[in-house]
Amino acid sequence: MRSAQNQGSGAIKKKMNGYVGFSNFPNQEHRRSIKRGFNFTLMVVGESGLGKSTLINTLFESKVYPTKETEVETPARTGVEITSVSADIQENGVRLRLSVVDTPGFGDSINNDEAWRPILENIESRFDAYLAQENRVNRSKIVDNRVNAVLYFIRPSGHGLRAIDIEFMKHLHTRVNLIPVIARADTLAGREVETFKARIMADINFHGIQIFKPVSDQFDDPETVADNKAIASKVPFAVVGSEKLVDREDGTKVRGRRYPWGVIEVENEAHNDFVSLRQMLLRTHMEELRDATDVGLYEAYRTQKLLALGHVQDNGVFREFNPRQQLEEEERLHGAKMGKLEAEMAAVFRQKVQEKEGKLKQSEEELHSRHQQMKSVLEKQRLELEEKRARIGTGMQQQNTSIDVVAAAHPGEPVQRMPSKDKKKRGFF
Ligand SMILES: Nc1nc2c(ncn2[C@@H]2O[C@H](COP(=O)(O)OP(=O)(O)OP(=O)(O)O)[C@@H](O)[C@H]2O)c(=O)[nH]1
Repeated sequence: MRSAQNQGSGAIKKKMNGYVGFSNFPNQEHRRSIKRGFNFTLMVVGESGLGKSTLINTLFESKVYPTKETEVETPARTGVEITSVSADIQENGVRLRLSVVDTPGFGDSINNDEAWRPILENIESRFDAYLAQENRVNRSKIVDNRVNAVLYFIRPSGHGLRAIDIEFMKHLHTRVNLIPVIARADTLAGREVETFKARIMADINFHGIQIFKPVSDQFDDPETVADNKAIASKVPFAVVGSEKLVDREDGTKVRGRRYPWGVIEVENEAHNDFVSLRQMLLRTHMEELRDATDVGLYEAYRTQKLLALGHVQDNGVFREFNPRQQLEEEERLHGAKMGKLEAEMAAVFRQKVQEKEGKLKQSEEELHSRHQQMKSVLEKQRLELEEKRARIGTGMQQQNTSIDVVAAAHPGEPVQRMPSKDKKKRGFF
């Protein structure tokens, strides 16, 4: 059998001889996801009265958001609020925890220059909350409130994007999946819609704004590729929303809006792009939107944030692993370590020798000075003794002279001389 090394460094493609079972993984994953349910957070941004609540309720076929039955004049506001509603929706046993984030007040002020800012801050604060949870010791219960998509409602003016639209998209496109929609598209004539779409796309491209569009890859079958292409061609989606059922001419009821000249059907692709939007958002690309939020947008934000906090990426972890290089590197490091140790030991040895030499020199000097002291003491004693001996010598001469004088005075009597040991006792020497 040829070894893996012999066949190059890449993964080896092997054909299985029988059924092993891991091809069932997508089904396992599918069951696990169904059991857990899905989270999806959708933000809606646009001026008041553009039909945001109506579209959300139409999309999810439930009263997620309260809507106004009749159009009312909205008073000018002073700022943007961020509100959120959540709903648990079930379809064929699949549970979707949907959160809709509304931004009332956007574009409703007299000065809308900074209208995008509170929305950007809200989106980033959700990233921050997720990042904080990721850094916790226990990460088993992470709550994901990151915004997966923004439906941006463009007023059906027919003239292209306004400054407020461009500013919003420019500031938000790197933080969220932007899905532009032309609101209340039934108020524009068919041909007007196409020109308006072209103008909007020209503005978007001109300002380098990234918007979310379905893209195909090598794993997609031809049918999916064609579907993705068809959906992408509809962007920005010209949508009509309605929560009411209206009668068609043939007597059947459909969701739509009634006009004196006829009915605009919400789910009729010839009338508007609601079906394509729903297809992309809920049926084919929901997981892609969640993925793009996590892998693309959040990762980029996280990297920026951590770098700003002073964290440094160790790119060494991405280097391809080469065992020989690794061994050489380890040997080099070990050699350097040993060299350093040897140098340290030699320095310690030198220091110890110097200390010892210093001590020896000091004790030699002490001995020398003691010797000198003793020498001078002994010399002193010697001199004293010499002096004493000289004195004694003089004393004895005087004594002999006096004996001779006594003998001369008493001739014939023996002169008593003291024995030499008695002389010692009496201290003559
Ligand atoms: N012609 C037309 N009217 C619509 C459409 N969608 C909603 N409307 C109407 O527009 C009005 C406002 O709709 P909402 O859904 O409350 O609008 P909104 O954007 O949520 O408004 P705020 O809650 O004030 O932000 C209602 O009277 C809706 O019936 C649409 O597609 N076409």
